[in-house]
Amino acid sequence: MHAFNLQPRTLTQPLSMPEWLADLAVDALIDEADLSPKPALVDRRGNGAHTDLHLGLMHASALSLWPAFKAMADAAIELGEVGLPLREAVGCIGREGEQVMLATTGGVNTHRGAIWALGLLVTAVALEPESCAASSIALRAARLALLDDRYSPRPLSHGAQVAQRYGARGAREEAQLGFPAVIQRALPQLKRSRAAGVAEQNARLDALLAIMTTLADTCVLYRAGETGLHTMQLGAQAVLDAGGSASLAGRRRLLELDQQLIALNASPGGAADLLAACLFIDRIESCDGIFQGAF
Ligand SMILES: CC(C)(COP(=O)(O)OP(=O)(O)OC[C@H]1O[C@@H](n2cnc3c(N)ncnc32)[C@H](O[C@H]2O[C@H](COP(=O)(O)OP(=O)(O)OP(=O)(O)O)[C@@H](O)[C@H]2O)[C@@H]1O)[C@@H](O)C(=O)NCCC(=O)NCCS
Ligand SMILES: Nc1ncnc2[nH]cnc12
Repeated sequence: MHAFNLQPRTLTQPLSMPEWLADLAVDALIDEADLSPKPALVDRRGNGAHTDLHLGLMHASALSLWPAFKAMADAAIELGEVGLPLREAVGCIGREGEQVMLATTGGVNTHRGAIWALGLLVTAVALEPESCAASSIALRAARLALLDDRYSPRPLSHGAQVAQRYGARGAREEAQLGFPAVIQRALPQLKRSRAAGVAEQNARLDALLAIMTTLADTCVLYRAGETGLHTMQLGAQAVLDAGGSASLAGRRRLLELDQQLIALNASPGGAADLLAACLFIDRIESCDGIFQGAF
């Protein structure tokens, strides 16, 4: 499973649904990485609070995950329903995807949370492509996430450590609750900002900020404790209150937040993954109808 094994394709060759979903998932990851200026995250300006990440690595990592997303959609079609066989198949593909990601990045964790979130969402769409309202996709993904994968190792991950220390809800719980940061925060903000006439890149930044206002981002907690988390949440709210990323006052607040988070070594990697999840669902919703009988 490797991105460089991808076959070139002619324009007349239609994509299968799993291929199309894998394309959308990888696109969402690349759009997230490119979006700038994101507070303390890797973007077109630089590496944010990271010493081991850069934009080229984020792109290579995203591309390396294409076969895993396609395989998850294939598994959904083959197994056909939310249940333990699908949960365990997707868990196995996700773990293999992580290994490919680590081989691609030389051992750096670029997209662990994104494999989890987007993997569940890709699977949920492939299961019932005719039922693609955001809330329906998130609900199916949550039902899958609630099933216990017997083969999933439970290492003392960064997320598990801060869950113990602060009682924080991490990536697993976010999915099991049906992605509230995406469904209740990011997507509504994305639509509000677009409706207000804000340019697309700023609408996406506003969606990221909306996630950051409430998310218990375990990356931030691990690196910068509760001080880091409060700085992220209050700072993101301050940008939105000042008029969002497209306003001059909002931009000033965004720059302040960027500097504060970098000073604290706090990187909102979980929020970035959920923005990619938001962009994926947004794209699926906007393609509603294309699915009907297309594959
Ligand atoms: C269920 C799993 C996601 C495992 O979760 P757990 O919390 O145990 O594990 P972590 O290793 O901590 O990974 C969770 C990643 O999820 C992102 N995240 C953080 N907070 C949230 C949140 N509240 N909601 C949603 N998502 C969140 C985050 O990913 C991003 O951060 C990565 C960098 O993180 P980290 O490794 O801590 O890196 P640094 O701080 O930079 O490390 P140092 O440099 O300091 O060493 C970045 O890559 C983003 O992706 C968390 O990292 C799941 O992974 C799992 O169970 N997998 C098993 C396979 C499976 O079942 N797959 C199913 C496929 S659908
Ligand atoms: N843009 C980004 N910068 C740092 N960590 C991330 N994890 C996911 N996207 C990221």
